[in-house]
Amino acid sequence: MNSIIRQRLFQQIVSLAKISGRNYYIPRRALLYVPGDDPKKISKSFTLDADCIALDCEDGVAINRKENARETIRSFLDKGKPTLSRDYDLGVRINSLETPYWQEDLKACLTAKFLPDTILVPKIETDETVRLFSDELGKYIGTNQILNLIIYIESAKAFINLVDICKTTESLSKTGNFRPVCLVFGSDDFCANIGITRTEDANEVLYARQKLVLVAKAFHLQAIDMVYIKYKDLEGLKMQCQQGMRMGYTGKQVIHPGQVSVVQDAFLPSPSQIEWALGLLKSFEEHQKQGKGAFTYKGNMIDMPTMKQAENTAKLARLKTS
Ligand SMILES: CC(C)(COP(=O)(O)OP(=O)(O)OC[C@H]1O[C@@H](n2cnc3c(N)ncnc32)[C@H](O)[C@@H]1OP(=O)(O)O)[C@@H](O)C(=O)NCCC(=O)NCCSC(=O)C[C@](C)(O)C(=O)O
Ligand SMILES: [Mg+2]
Repeated sequence: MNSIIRQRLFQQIVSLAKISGRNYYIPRRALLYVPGDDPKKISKSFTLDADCIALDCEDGVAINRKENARETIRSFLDKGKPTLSRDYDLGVRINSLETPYWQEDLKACLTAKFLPDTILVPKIETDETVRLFSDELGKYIGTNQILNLIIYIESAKAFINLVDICKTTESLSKTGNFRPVCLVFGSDDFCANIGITRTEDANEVLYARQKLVLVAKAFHLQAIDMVYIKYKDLEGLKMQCQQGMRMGYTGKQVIHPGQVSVVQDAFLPSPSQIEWALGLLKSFEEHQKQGKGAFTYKGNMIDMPTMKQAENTAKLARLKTS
């Protein structure tokens, strides 16, 4: 089955998932960074069919361009989210809460005429940071508005505090105006933080990379894998995608247009997984209409964990609001 057919089946699953009215995920396979001070790259990002676009105020932007980045992003948001051939996630990565820039970044994007879908917060190290972020967000966003939150884990301290960070985030989100959707492994900063020398097979970050997935899944979050910085090496990228996918990652950060389709293709479920999930979701719909909760599919009794597996197959995660 070629990738176009797989992509089409994948979209069908996502649509079916939405029709069912349950809390299904939408995919975030490639998370593309676009330097916020570069209008040309921002315009181009909307032509690339990426699941997720992150307009960056942080490390993709030079210190002396921070103000320029937030103003450029704001002027794009003022025009409204461009409508593309399919839904996608438009986010803004603000600067770390340890810097003097983050409040201005947040203000610029939250007072724009149209809000982004998602705020990406880098270098979160303690649950106190999440509280601080939540309080600041509350100054601009009403309780009837919900933004997605993507959390970056990029240091030893962050990994030690990871469970507390997730617990506090989950708890604050119940009354706050954000919804946590992903954990991101910031491997570049992590390596710098603990003094790692990087290698091609990434064994040196194995523990951290696995821990991030484990905790993400425990809190029903998507897990977004490390950046592959040799952006011209697409074979190497594909292999690292497959490695991450086998670990349970649901997507990967990308920095260049050439990486988008390689990553999005690699994070598609296999043809047999797609067909299984598609059939199961259809069967679920039919049984729901007949008022039957439990049912049999391909000889197996279907329970909720199996339904969740079908949802996961649809690769994953923006909670459907309604
Ligand atoms: C590597 C660079 C400098 C090469 O940029 P280039 O212009 O030399 O590349 P190119 O091959 O000549 O570009 C071809 C075309 O693609 C465009 N283009 C190129 N890149 C993008 C992009 N990202 N988004 C949208 N468009 C892009 C570029 O403008 C050009 O357009 P054109 O053909 O129309 O003239 C460039 O790709 C770039 O700036 N990428 C983003 C880098 C970045 O954001 N880094 C920070 C994120 S990673 C990170 O923070 C770490 C992490 C997670 O925190 C942690 O692990 O700790
Ligand atoms: Mg980083």
